[in-house]
Amino acid sequence: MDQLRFDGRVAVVTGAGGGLGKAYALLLGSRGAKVVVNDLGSARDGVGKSNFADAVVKEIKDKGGEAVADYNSVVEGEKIIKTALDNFGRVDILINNAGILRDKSFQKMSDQDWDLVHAVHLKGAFKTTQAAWETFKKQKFGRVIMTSSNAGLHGNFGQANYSAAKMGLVGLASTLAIEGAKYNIKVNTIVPTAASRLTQDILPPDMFQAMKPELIAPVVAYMCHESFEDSGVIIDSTLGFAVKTHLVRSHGAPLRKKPSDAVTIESVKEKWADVVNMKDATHISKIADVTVTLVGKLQEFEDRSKLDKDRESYWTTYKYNSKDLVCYALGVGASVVNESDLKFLYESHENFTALPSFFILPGMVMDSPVVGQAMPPGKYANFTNILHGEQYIEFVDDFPGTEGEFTIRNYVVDLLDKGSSAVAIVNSEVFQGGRLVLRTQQHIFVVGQGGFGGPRACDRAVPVQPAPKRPPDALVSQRTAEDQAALYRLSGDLNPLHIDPNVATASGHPKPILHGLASLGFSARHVLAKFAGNDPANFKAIKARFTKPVLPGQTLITEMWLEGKRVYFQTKLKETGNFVITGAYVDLKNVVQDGASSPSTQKLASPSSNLKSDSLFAKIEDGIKSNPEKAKSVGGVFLYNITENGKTVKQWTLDLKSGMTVYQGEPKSGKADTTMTVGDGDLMEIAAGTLSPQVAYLKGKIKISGNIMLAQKLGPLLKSGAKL
Ligand SMILES: CCCCCCC[C@@H](O)CC(=O)SCCNC(=O)CCNC(=O)[C@H](O)C(C)(C)COP(=O)(O)OP(=O)(O)OC[C@H]1O[C@@H](n2cnc3c(N)ncnc32)[C@H](O)[C@@H]1OP(=O)(O)O
Repeated sequence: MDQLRFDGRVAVVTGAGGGLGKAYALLLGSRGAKVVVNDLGSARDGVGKSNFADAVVKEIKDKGGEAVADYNSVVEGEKIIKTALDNFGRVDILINNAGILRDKSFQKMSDQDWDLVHAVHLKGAFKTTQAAWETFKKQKFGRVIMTSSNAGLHGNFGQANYSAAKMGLVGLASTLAIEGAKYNIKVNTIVPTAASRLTQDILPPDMFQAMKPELIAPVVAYMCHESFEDSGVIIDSTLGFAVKTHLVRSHGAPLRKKPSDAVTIESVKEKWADVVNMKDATHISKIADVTVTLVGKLQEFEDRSKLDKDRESYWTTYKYNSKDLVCYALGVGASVVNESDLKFLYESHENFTALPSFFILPGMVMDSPVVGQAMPPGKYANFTNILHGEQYIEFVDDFPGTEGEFTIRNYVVDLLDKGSSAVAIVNSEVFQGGRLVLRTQQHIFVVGQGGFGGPRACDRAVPVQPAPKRPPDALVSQRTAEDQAALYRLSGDLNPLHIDPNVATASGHPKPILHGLASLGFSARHVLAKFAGNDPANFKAIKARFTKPVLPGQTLITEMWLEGKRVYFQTKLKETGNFVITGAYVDLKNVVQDGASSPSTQKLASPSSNLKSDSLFAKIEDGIKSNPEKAKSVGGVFLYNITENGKTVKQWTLDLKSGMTVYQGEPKSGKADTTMTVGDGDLMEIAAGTLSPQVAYLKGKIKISGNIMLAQKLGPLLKSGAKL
């Protein structure tokens, strides 16, 4: 294996004047790290001063390394980190190793014994780590080691102060592992047992000799290396061994038979053997698992029909990755035709990110029983009678990353009686690593299920906000694709209303309708482009009401008004003039206008927008020229007929081997391997990838004669070669 090196890294080791700290400093220094050797120089009870650190620095330098001594107390950790920044300009690794002992049996332990030990171990690690944290976050790299002890994990006579502080460090590491996760800051705990100033004359002499710090230093150094992936783990090491320790939980036991039963002291005693039975114990690696398993336990014996409908929660998890983001972006009309959309479509783009409205999805728990269960006797809700009425999302934490996992609590806030119909208001609280990151609220319109005598309004419903009564400040118009709903379904909403003509007809629609969230996704993108500098992190909240259904293929016109940091918007259909989204707004953290004069009309690229044949030809030609190898591998001569209103108006022939356009212009006859006849708009759709040539062919939109395989290869060629 190649030697693991630390070149270019700066490591701070506290308590590095001797023992373990010294071994860490020497090893890291010998592998290329620049080391800050911190040591107060006191004896193990924290008293006295000496210059051990200078000696360690000299040893590192004598071996050709770089190091500097630091004599600050860890309680003033910012000074130690300053030493690193002043001398080496950065800090990458922090080993919180400094420690003292003030052993006393518990009864004799003074406040000072307690406070001093806590100050050095726990507060020292807090101060020093916090001082380095901002740098770690900015550079998206940090390796932190906390030093715990078996006395902390298991207790040890005479060490109440020390073991409490040492277990505190485990908790500190667990939380920092969560907070540091998205910045590549790994925080781990070492539980070393070694010969050191702390253990001298405590361990038997033979054992003291054998427990060399040098046997543990490589373990810690590996945990500080950039290739080290774990975070939040506890590693116990001594005598050339390393073992992982973690907390486990028993399977546990219910203490009552059903929710209406009381828990009594006697029922606890009766179940105690099951409570402490560790046979099926499991490791809980994150706090979200604690909540989920607890709720799961609760649901095991819930008598669901008797639950208070207002408070019943349904817990789920939602995992997503870059593929989900790209699929969603395509579903809401992002297109490679717009250069500014590329960062939502290409996972290797340097600014790859999610569209803000994507994060509505974790709260859209399609199989959630909460709405169905909230219905009063004799009323029902299922896919045949629900419509998405309103939607709200609020970002309460940093904008989430491009992959992750959420734990979600869904519950019905209220069930409104609107006369003939009912409206269920469903809240979702979305947690990541135990932190609340998002809140969403949906209004589910349950057609024909009102009249049960419920309330008409609810003050916990996020209200819609009417648009200002003046001409809009900006407009964006974009046509949805015929396949928009089919594409949007891939993001998880498989409601047949959006794909099955029979279900649509049964629900009173002429054909399958577009998902409300797909239309909202279009309009939210328009606001993003116009007023948020295309930066999703600028979004704070979105609210919208769906007032009329949209049919795939219709054109959405988003009208926008900027007032302060709020963008009011409403969306209408070009074809009918009907408003489909009203009372909507986006609250922004920062307003970034696109500089267009007001009011402005921008036509975002639409897969189905009018065919701009000439410019498209030029782009395809460029693409083929810049990608000759690809073109050669496709090979052949390609003839395209462009047909408008049933008449061939242009013809284009390419020799894919040479990359040359053989002919482009007025129609004329010519023998080619393939002839594709496309309708108005379809070529753009194929180019944008929203309509595959195969589907277009099956739908009769493309007539192909000749080499069909060759025609099918055109799609990828356009996308890879042409800078569309
Ligand atoms: C847990 C499972 C989660 C599943 C989530 C959803 C899954 C998805 O697949 C579903 C979808 O995406 S469906 C597609 C998107 N939605 C739509 O197309 C609905 C469009 N809206 C409409 O058709 C009408 O507004 C309509 C029909 C909704 C209402 O029209 P009318 O009946 O004419 O109502 P109206 O007379 O105007 O008003 C009556 C009272 O209802 C309130 N209201 C109106 N529209 C509302 C809406 N969209 N949302 C919430 N409340 C609404 C009115 O304010 C009025 O109440 P009040 O008299 O108290 O003011």
